[in-house]
Amino acid sequence: QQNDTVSCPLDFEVLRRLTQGYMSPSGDQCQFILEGLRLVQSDYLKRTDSFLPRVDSAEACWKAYQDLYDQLVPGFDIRKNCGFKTEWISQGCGNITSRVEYEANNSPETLAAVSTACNQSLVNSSPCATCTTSLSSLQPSDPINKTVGNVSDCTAYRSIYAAAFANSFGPDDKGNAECLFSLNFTPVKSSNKQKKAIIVVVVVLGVLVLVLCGSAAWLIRRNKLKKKIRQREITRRWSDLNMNNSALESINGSTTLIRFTFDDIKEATKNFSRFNIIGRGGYGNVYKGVLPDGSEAALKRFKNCSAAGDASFAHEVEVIASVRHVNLVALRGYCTATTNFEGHQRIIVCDLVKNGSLHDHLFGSIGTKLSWPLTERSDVYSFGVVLLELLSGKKALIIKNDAQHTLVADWAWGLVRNGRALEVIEEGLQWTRL
Ligand SMILES: Nc1ncnc2c1ncn2[C@@H]1O[C@H](COP(=O)(O)OP(=O)(O)OP(=O)(O)O)[C@@H](O)[C@H]1O
Repeated sequence: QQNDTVSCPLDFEVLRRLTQGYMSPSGDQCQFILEGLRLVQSDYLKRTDSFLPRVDSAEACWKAYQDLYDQLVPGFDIRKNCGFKTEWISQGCGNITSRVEYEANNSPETLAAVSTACNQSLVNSSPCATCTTSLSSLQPSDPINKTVGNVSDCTAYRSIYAAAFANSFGPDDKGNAECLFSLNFTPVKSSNKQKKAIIVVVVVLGVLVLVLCGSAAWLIRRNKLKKKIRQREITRRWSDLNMNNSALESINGSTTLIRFTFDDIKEATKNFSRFNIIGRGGYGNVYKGVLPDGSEAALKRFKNCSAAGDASFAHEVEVIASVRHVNLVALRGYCTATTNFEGHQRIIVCDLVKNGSLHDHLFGSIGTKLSWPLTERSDVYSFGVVLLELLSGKKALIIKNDAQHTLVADWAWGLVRNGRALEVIEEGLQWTRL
């Protein structure tokens, strides 16, 4: 009976249009498929006044439905999975196959009441309830010759009829589909929109992050490049300065000053450890350090200096280095450098004075007081000698006739020991002179 060459008269496009923009059916898929088929049958009824396609088109109709359903839920064999027999698509409510046959079972009043109740938008639950209630009066109500699982029966004819003729919106109206065929579509328009929005947001964010990362990388590279160029410029200027500056040449040539590298200085001071700080002056900290040759030194690091002042610094260093005195701390070397992180550096390296400063001794920070106030080498001694010279009218070194020398201090001390202290004072000395 079934003939593959007979095309299906049902228009599944109606269902396709309805499901377009909606998610695949949720819940019982077989129920959805059955109700979808009834909706398509309703469209067929409306167009042809006939409820059912001919049985020889049944195979073609299932194939058409399968093709449509594959687009919704790929790989779901509707007949196999739901147990629908091919011929059921052409079997209906007993012998009723047309509109005329169906309406013949109902009074015009009943049909009019159904039209009144159902000819409105059935989107909302209240009109839907009014419509479906009125449908319950349509005959025949009981399945006649109904096969279990059949795709069509008398009860289903009510909705098929109502969507086709009672409601002017037609079977492809969403309200009718939901109310009369219980087709619950999960709208994907919004969820698709959400997905699209999410995708757009993710893409935009991704692009933004990429752009930001790219910009950051570019900025970092540019800054590094700038620093490099600056560094090169400073190095160039410094070497120009070295080449042109006679002062520095003289330092290198005439003194034994060592020009330390910044790494030498950092190593000597344990990277300017605060534990190595031995003093603080107006121009910066003084660090104790061990030089590459193993000797201890004091390193004075000038703060807030720039390469611009290096020339005058070089002069000062030269001057200081040229002045050597037993009571002056010897300058051993210096360092000028520009680093990326520390900026321009200027350090002078001196002998380390281990016993503390005069200030420390005078004001007790060392703990021991000066132990040498009256020695021959002190200024106090010198002052005493001058005083003796004034009192005695003799020179510090008394030269006798036999060319022997006597110190005025020894001479005076001899007289004092013999109880003749007053003889130290020059005869005729007026007290006013004192
Ligand atoms: N060669 C050194 N040996 C030991 N300690 C030193 C040496 N040079 C300086 N110090 C210590 O560091 C402190 C500060 O020294 P600095 O020469 O900077 O002092 P300042 O002359 O008072 O200050 P500034 O000259 O910077 O105005 C000194 O008071 C001293 O305690």
